[in-house]
Amino acid sequence: MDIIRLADGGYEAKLAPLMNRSAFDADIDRSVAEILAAVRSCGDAALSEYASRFDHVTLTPVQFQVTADEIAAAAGLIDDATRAAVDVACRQVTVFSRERLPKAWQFSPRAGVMLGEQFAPMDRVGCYVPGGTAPLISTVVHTVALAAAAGVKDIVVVTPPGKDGRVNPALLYACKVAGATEVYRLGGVYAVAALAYGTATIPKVEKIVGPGNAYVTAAKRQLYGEVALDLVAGPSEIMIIADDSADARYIAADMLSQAEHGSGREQAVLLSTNAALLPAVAAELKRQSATLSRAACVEAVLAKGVFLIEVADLAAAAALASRYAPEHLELMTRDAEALAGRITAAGAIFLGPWTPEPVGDFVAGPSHVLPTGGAGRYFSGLTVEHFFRRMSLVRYDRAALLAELPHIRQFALCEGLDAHGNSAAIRAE
Ligand SMILES: NC(=O)c1ccc[n+]([C@@H]2O[C@H](COP(=O)([O-])OP(=O)(O)OC[C@H]3O[C@@H](n4cnc5c(N)ncnc54)[C@H](O)[C@@H]3O)[C@@H](O)[C@H]2O)c1
Ligand SMILES: N[C@H](CO)Cc1c[nH]c[nH+]1
Ligand SMILES: [Zn+2]
Repeated sequence: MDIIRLADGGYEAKLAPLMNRSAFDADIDRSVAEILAAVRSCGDAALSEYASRFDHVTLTPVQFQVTADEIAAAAGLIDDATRAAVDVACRQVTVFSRERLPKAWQFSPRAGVMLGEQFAPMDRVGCYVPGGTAPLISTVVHTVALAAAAGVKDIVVVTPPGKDGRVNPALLYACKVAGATEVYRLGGVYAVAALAYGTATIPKVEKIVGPGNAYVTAAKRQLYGEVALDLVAGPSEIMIIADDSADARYIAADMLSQAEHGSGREQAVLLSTNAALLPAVAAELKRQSATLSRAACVEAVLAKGVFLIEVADLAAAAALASRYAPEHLELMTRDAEALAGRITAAGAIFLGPWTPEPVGDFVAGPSHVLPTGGAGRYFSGLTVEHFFRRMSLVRYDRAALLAELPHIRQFALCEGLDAHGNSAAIRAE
């Protein structure tokens, strides 16, 4: 956990370990490709084999799907506080999604022409819910509730089973409340493959959404085109920009919140204009991490995924943050709103000292499925719009068609496509 002072020079070299966090890993890609090919050719038999190899459970195909009885019983297996947390998160995520439902629209840009768009929800989507190191109950809410708000008919959840072959009951309760229509106790690459290709027991989906570890993320990348996908949502990241108004205890706590996710590839980065804050945060990270139950996960990230950086000013911090494009960016500065306006790439921005990142993970409203590994420069987080098909609408009247006929003919001529030209010209006869 070195402290990096950019003012001392060697800017690019010092930032390399932070910036070079490409999602590509040749070994992972190779083993993922093998698993995908096996599921494609052997279907359910491959799923049973991989469930045993990676998740240490024996499952026959009839056991893949969690039964309706098991889902119904889940509510009785958890306490009131857990039910309330799931209910509140689901309500608040749904409110946010409904607020931004896409609506059909049209306008007339020139006489005799109407242009617009209409939307229709997808019919069948798959939501990947991580469960390798922790059952991510909230991820059910942050994927399924969006699909439900969009009006998707079949909402399929896949998630790794526990060692006893069961799915966490709170996660099942969340599936019911959020609106999942099928749940499969299958995880990792092989579950994503099943959703993409379909098997005898699991009908293929149109789109796969949701986060996962480096294997799940690589699988999604390789399946692009076979199925629609959302974004690269891999190992969690947090970056915090802090000035001398920030509290070292809060900063360390928030950095650890993402370090504990457990894949070992998480990152937590502090950019501060206040030199004194950096050693104070380093001490707090050590002190607080010792009290956490997932100390081993956190240790791995503290060893190579934590960066404490002194920056010259907030403008430099904003520029560096926008280049890094963190999944989560916290602004613990005096005028957080003004600083937010200078950020051009981040999955989600959390403003002020009373907005710790976990409010976004759990209850705030926008989905916590966000781009990682620098993908925030070209992807944005999951929204309800991801669950719609968008169709453009075009209508010309005769006069408008005749007015543009010369240009249509000219394009057809240039492209050597006579029939294109004729289809417009025939209407002028
Ligand atoms: N970016 C986001 O929006 C977001 C949201 C939530 C979680 N996350 C991240 O998701 C990740 C969840 O990871 P996880 O591991 O806990 O759960 P996971 O469900 O993503 O992965 C577990 C599965 O990985 C597979 N696997 C493990 N080792 C493998 C190997 N050697 N080869 C092939 N497959 C293998 C297994 O099938 C296992 O079931 C964390 O890194 C977390 O930070 C990201
Ligand atoms: N921080 C994760 C997104 O990177 C979401 C999550 C789920 N549960 C806890 N956290
Ligand atoms: Zn989290």
